[in-house]
Amino acid sequence: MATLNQTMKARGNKMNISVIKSHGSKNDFIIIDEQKGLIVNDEQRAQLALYLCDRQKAIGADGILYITESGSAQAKMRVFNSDGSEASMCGNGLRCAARYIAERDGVQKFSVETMKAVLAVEKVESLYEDIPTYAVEISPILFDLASLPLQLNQETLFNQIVPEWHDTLRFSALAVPNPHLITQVTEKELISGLQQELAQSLNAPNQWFTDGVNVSFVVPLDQNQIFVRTFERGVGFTSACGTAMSSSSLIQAMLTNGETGIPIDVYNDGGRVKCVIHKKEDQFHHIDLIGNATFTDEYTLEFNDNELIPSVKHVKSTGEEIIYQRMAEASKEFIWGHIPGLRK
Ligand SMILES: N[C@@H](CCC[C@H](N)C(=O)O)C(=O)O
Repeated sequence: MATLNQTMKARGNKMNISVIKSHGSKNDFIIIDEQKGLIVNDEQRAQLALYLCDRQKAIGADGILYITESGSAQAKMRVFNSDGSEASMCGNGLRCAARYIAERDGVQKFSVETMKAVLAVEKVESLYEDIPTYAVEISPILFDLASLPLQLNQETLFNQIVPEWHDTLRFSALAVPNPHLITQVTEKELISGLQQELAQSLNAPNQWFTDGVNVSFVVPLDQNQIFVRTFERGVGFTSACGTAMSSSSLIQAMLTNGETGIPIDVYNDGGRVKCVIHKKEDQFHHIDLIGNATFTDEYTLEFNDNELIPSVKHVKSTGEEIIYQRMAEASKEFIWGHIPGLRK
């Protein structure tokens, strides 16, 4: 397969690629459609993520979604975090990729190939006013600790104190299939520095998580309503993490013996989504993650003279953010009514 250099030579050393800046619950991503002629290898994908996600130097984002051809689905989505690491899945990103593919190919209900699963996606009724809204499948759901991986002398971890991590918090771990560690906290614990301290230690070299982990603090709000804040592997704190919100809604349902098949409102620092847990033959099978897929800006990447790092030109803002902000403000007011300590 040709690499960037070979492609550049073929195009006389200049190549412009248009890209979209998008977000799901303000978890923001740059969408790069490789089928527009950008041919890069994995090292170059990681380098581009490091550069283009830098909020000081370039566009700025939590990650890049690379859209490529698929032999088993409408298209394939690969997600690279802002630190250049590749993740197996990205829930908020899959909604943005789904919208991009839907509008590119004129489809509304289809599947997208990801690193470890082909997942169903669908354009659905808007969550608020006419915000573009998509439902995406989050699966597989894996509780065996080897799937994360997490080294503990036990098969699974559910609602359990691990003294080496904290003396009172109870933790649950699962992979969907990226790794998540979830604990229910009080408002006081949420606004303390505890989450950053724990998440940074578990994403530095340690004896438990050899490939890092996304760490979520959950505050129950009401029946079928939770607030989730996540420190993401490979990124840090984000406004929201789709796979984390999905995983947290599942753990909350398990803790409360909640019924499956009904929407759970998951609030976050960037707004809100809905999660619906599905069982099959009495086993947790998948979670539907339903939320916005907002496109905020268009950019052009101008590659010159075989250089990997492009110059970046802002083409236009789409104007969609104004509507999303109305939903985000309404969500904030609701959250502050339950967790006043979050009101800045
Ligand atoms: N924010 C994404 C998750 C992106 C990958 C994650 N940081 C990881 O490394 O597992 C989401 O919405 O799920």
